[in-house]
Amino acid sequence: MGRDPLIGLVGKPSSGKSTTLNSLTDASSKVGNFPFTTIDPQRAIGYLQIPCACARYDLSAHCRPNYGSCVDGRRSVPIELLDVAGLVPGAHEGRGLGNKFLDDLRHADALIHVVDVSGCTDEEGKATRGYDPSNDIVWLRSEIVSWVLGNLMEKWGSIKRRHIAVKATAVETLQNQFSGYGSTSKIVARTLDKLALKEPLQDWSNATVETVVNAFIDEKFPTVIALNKIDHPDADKNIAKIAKTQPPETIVLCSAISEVFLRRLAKQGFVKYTEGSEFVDTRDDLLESGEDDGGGLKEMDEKLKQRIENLKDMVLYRFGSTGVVQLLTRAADLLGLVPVFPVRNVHSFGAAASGGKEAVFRDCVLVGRGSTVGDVYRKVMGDAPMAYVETAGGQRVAEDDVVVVGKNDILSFKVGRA
Ligand SMILES: Nc1nc2c(ncn2[C@@H]2O[C@H](COP(=O)(O)OP(=O)(O)OP(=O)(O)O)[C@@H](O)[C@H]2O)c(=O)[nH]1
Repeated sequence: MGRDPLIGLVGKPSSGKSTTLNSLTDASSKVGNFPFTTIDPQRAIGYLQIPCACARYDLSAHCRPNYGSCVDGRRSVPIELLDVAGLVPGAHEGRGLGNKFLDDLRHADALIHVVDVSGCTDEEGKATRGYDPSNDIVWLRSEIVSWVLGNLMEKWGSIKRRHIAVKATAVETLQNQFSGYGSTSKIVARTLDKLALKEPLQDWSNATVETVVNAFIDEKFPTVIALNKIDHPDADKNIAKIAKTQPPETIVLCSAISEVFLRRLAKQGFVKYTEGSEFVDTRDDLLESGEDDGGGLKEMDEKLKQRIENLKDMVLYRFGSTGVVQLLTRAADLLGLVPVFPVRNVHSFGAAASGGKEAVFRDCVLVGRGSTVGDVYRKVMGDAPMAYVETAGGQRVAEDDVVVVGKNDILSFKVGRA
């Protein structure tokens, strides 16, 4: 993943995709700065919350990100989101926005599948009651499988013949076929390593090809399942059912509408709300805890007070938060994203080469799992020749050293001849 990571939001109509996107992007307390220049209408900027390197060195008071923000060592790093609209069953046969949906999908590195867990919308998004939302997880997956498998099987005979004729490796032959889905040789290699198949590609049965396609989709489109509308009374039984069939690390419970509501009230001056947290303070709360002016918050009418109380009971106290901030955290975990902090000076961590108490850790880039120092260098410095790279404290690191959180993740790049 040489370029910046891109998270795609998918979901059937009325599952709450737009609300989720709004809740992730309408960041009131965030600095609006982000590094991406070409924003098309389908793209939006969310903020991934990570522990910032400044906290390790007790430098939070001096942390001044160029992009996003950092509050007490919790850094919000801008990350691009893609609205992949038009998903309905039969998309791979061109239903709904079918082909466009699939075409957009290939740009995404990970997906957030927004599922209406209240069961109040059927598979096409029409209002109903008692629909089983676990179906949506099954058919979304099968749409993607049918799309990739269909394209592959159509040409399988000639793919095999070419494979033998040019004496290609399985990775080369599959990458040729999968590059159109935004794949890389690394992704294909990981897929095949995990499967550890014994037979050569030309002897694969149809069932083996299908296994390969499924494993490829797991690698190419790691998916967070956003069980949205947890505030709805019918949600509980559906959550319990889905939790039995899906790996726990892929599930996030959320109420996008609650997050949108809280952020709006915070902007209007009715509440103090730390985005993504369980903490909401009203004027009355603050008066009670001894703040004379109620934190400068506005008085709410009874109806609004009641809504806040309900939201606390139904969502915040039961689930710990509205869940939306965790959606991005979980997607970043599935991708194994590592935040790396390029600095000029590996002792002061400032942007300037001189020491002193200037602003620290101005930059942060997100790189994929297994990225090396050299990968990060090329991402940040482009083609400029590398002299050497240092990490925190001044030790040199090798170009092929891997970057991980806490190790080789603060880097200073020196351009020129070694
Ligand atoms: N109860 C509840 N309702 C929600 C939540 N999120 C969204 N909704 C409601 O669900 C309906 C659909 O939400 P949208 O965000 O427009 O859904 P969408 O998936 O973008 O729909 P399309 O634009 O048709 O694709 C709206 O009435 C929202 O208010 C939630 O967390 N809880």
